[in-house]
Amino acid sequence: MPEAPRLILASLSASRKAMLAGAAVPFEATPSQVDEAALKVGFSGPPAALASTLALAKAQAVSSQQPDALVIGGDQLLVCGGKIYDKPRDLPEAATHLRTLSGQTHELVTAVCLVQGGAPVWTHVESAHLSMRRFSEDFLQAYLAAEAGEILHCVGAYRLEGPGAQLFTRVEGDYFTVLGLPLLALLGALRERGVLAA
Ligand SMILES: Nc1nc2c(ncn2[C@@H]2O[C@H](COP(=O)(O)OP(=O)(O)OP(=O)(O)O)[C@@H](O)[C@H]2O)c(=O)[nH]1
Repeated sequence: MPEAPRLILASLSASRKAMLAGAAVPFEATPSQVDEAALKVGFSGPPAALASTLALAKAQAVSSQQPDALVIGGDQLLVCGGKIYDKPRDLPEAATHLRTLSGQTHELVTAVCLVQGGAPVWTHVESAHLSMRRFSEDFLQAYLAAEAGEILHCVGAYRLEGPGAQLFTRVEGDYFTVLGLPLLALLGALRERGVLAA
């Protein structure tokens, strides 16, 4: 049985690292340094295609430096009312995002891929749909104060596994996909490639 390749996560995401570590997946993490904003400019395809493109770009950037490794790329977009939202730049923008999302159902489009030798060997996209309740301004201010250090890293300005759960009335889709990685599909792909035991 040939030795399994080194596994590298091309991501800064604390949530993605925590999910892989929690699932006892042996991996290293390396940021990709990809300019996501530049890749988003002028992109005209559907959100799933954009998320896959960004995930692949991140993984290929790391794979070009580590061609023998198996590199995981991930990306997540939030879509609401036909508009794609980026991670909030600051707390006022997080407040604006949350006020816009309240009372609506938004979609999280989460892509993951595997790249080796610079070439994509597997890609997968999953969506989740989250229904956010209408909340008071007092609640919002208390939530932002409590989560100030955490939510600017999250595309929806919430952590579902934390106080963000208080924002929602319903979540449809895979929990891991919400947190930023379609973990169960990825684990299956890793088993198929001998990285994890079948
Ligand atoms: N902890 C947590 N993180 C979330 C949640 N929803 C979205 N995220 C994170 O929001 C981020 C989406 O932004 P991306 O651009 O895909 O990834 P990133 O954090 O910039 O990291 P890179 O892969 O280095 O680009 C990811 O880190 C997700 O893990 C959640 O409910 N909980």
